[in-house]
Amino acid sequence: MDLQRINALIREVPDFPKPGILFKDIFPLFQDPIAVEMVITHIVNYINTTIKDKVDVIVGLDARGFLFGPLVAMRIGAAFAPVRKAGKLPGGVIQVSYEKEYGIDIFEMQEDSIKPGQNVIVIDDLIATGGSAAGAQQLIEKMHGNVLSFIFLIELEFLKGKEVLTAPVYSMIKA
Ligand SMILES: O=P(O)(O)OC[C@H]1O[C@H](OP(=O)(O)OP(=O)(O)O)[C@H](O)[C@@H]1O
Ligand SMILES: Nc1ncnc2[nH]cnc12
Repeated sequence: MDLQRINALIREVPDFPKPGILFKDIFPLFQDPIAVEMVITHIVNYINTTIKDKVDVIVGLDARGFLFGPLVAMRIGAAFAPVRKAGKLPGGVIQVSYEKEYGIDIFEMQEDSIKPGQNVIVIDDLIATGGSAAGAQQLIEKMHGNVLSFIFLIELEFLKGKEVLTAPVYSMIKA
């Protein structure tokens, strides 16, 4: 995979959304459909070669996880289930509050979106502190789902987000 091509399409924005945060903007990547295809194919290959269990559900995190999760789910023949910020999902929901690099928030999932015993992979654009991914893991485990792995396009290694997660973490780009 041409990592340089993908890296060049990630824009760094200092002091966004708060002073002191170096924001990684992934939207320039979506100006290049071939680069998007490369990212999805890379993630699918990772899953097919590394994850031995059958994957039932891909979970994507609101909002940038929705850019990758459904494309991967479709390619591997799994379901997709969203983790959303509070107040966006109809029907019965379960929720968790969590802290991320630049704030606190509440995540929700529809209470029947994961069936007990289902194998789940969580996909998002970026892991910073790991707070968001850990919140998602809590929701999945509340529904008795089994988190097989976390997959990210970018990992901000200096924030050690991996350490708050209890399933294997794979990231394509370490920054
Ligand atoms: O590892 P953490 O410190 O928890 O940070 C990572 C999370 O922060 C960003 O989402 P954000 O909440 O900004 O939402 P967005 O995708 O809607 O922009 C990013 O997409 C991850 O979900
Ligand atoms: N530095 C960062 N850039 C983009 N998204 C983020 N989410 C948390 N920290 C982030």
